[in-house]
Amino acid sequence: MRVSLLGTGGIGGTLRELLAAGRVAGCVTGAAVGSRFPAGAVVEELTGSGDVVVEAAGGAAVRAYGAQVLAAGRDLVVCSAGALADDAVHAELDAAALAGGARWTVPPGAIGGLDLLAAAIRADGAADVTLTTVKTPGALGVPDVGVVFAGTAREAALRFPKTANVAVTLGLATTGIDRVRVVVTADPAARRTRHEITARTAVGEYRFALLNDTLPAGRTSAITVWSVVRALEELAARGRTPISLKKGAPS
Ligand SMILES: NC(=O)C1=CN([C@@H]2O[C@H](COP(=O)(O)OP(=O)(O)OC[C@H]3O[C@@H](n4cnc5c(N)ncnc54)[C@H](O)[C@@H]3O)[C@@H](O)[C@H]2O)C=CC1
Ligand SMILES: O=C([O-])CC(=O)C(=O)O
Repeated sequence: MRVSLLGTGGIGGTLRELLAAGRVAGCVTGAAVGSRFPAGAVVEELTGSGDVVVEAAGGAAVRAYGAQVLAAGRDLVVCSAGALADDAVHAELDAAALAGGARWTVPPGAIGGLDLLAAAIRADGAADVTLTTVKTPGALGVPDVGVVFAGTAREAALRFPKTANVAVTLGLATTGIDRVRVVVTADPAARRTRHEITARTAVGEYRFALLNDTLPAGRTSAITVWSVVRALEELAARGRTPISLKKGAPS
């Protein structure tokens, strides 16, 4: 499967290296489009040599190119999940995917536990789900220290478009972006990005604490790259699990 990259910064640039080194099973390098590429030629470049496009360029790029990529019949992996806080964008991607016979997906990115939570909320759609994020003030782009935001996942995406993608991802995977609560704290001493997910559901209480190293620029959790790698390997395997199970493990 040929993988084209929209955005060649922290995530896209690292993916480009991994693809070139053959570290993404079933995938090879397609096109790579950075911010200086002529806007009118972006979609053709991405789709001309890619079976799947990884968007790692920001919400504006999702809005500008996401639907066109899908309508051209290419699968799309969306890193900038915050763009989906706009319901119109979400609906546009769905419609384009249908028209183009393509698939789009949001990888878990910098968080995890979504499989379990998505299962649990089927027992009780009214579950309480909260995400607490701790980053440095620099990573958040705020001058303050302490709690700098409390609200819904949709509101978090508006307030922190570059750092609240996980809030929207959690909302989409569980009770919705208007029901998942988000608290963001700025801590100058934070050496890692901390995301803590708590959920009270009809079938149990869950707590996931994620302590992520960041990419060198200091904002994006490094695990996000590997989450995209896993999403690509699953797309490449077309439904066959790319995870090799130990002999005797349930399949
Ligand atoms: N889903 C998740 O868990 C996470 C998502 N993200 C999001 O993923 C995206 C990428 O993150 P990073 O690589 O860390 O950001 P980055 O800022 O390091 O790289 C983004 C790159 O995209 C380029 N770009 C911007 N607009 C473009 C356009 N129209 N066409 C082509 N290139 C364009 C920029 O010049 C930059 O090189 C961001 O939106 C970020 O907020 C980041 C962390 C976690
Ligand atoms: O990288 C992270 O830890 C999360 C992040 O920035 C985002 O959700 O946008």
